[in-house]
Amino acid sequence: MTEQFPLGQLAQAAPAQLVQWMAEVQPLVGLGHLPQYVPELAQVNPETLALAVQPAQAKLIGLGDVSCRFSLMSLMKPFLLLFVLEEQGADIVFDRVGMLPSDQSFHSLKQLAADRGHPRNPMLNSGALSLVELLPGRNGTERCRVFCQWLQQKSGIALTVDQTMLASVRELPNDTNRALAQMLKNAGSISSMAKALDTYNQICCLAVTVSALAQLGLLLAVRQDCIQRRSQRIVNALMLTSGVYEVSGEWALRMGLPIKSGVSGGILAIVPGEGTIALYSPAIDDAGNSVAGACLLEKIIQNFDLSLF
Ligand SMILES: NC(=O)CC[C@H](N)C(=O)O
Repeated sequence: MTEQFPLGQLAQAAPAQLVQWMAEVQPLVGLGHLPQYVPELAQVNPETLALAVQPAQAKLIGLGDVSCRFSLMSLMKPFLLLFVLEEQGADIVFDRVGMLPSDQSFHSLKQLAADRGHPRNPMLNSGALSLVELLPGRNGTERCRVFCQWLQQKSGIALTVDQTMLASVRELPNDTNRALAQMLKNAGSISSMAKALDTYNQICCLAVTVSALAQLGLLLAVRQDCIQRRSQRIVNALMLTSGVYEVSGEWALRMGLPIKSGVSGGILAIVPGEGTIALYSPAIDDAGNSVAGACLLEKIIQNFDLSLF
């Protein structure tokens, strides 16, 4: 007899329940703001909501605006961390970045200054800017290609850079990320600012749908022959403690799952041993997390008792 997991039960109960919860959060869709520092992100339709539930043992369920493509932005960070843990090992990774939560925003200069140029954790922009230097390749394009090939080999999901988004990111240089890179360079944490920023930007602009994101998340959610258990544990722990920045502690209580968000409005929740939930709704709150996405995720977690604690 196959074991019945809660997320599998959810799959059976869907779509009726999920449709109902999506309708309940509809008044929140569009509440919040669109990031203005990337012109292309400022122009998306805020009135969208998409959900994908990927149980490990059953078919993916997609609801809402599932064909919407969005950039990973910070959702790339858990996968970047997984790559470098697998390819370089934890000692090298934690030589470059810390593992402590931060009560500051994802691009806080104050935090990096307080930490003397040693990023507090890999879920912050500073942490990712430091870790991209561990990707092999002579430039951002090569490093991004290596990263995509690795992800495809491990997950079967092929990602490509959204060139329009990348052009938009480059069009309006991000002074905060530049200042973070400068601080990292001054501290000897990175060797090339330009290469680190370019790699970071390209990987942030990898495009997904909620379904692709949910499928990618399985790399972290269930045992994989091709990925070490220890690497999965480290990434999940850091998502739980730091995945949604300064509100990670609050979300750990509310949601009780490893979760990562991105300023594009995507959210990925890992239900360890069972599967993943991915959401997309582009309007975000002050911490950079999708407003409607968070509310829908909380309803699903509570109603299906998916919290780990
Ligand atoms: N929180 C995020 O998604 C941040 C990623 C975004 N590319 C930035 O650098 O600001």
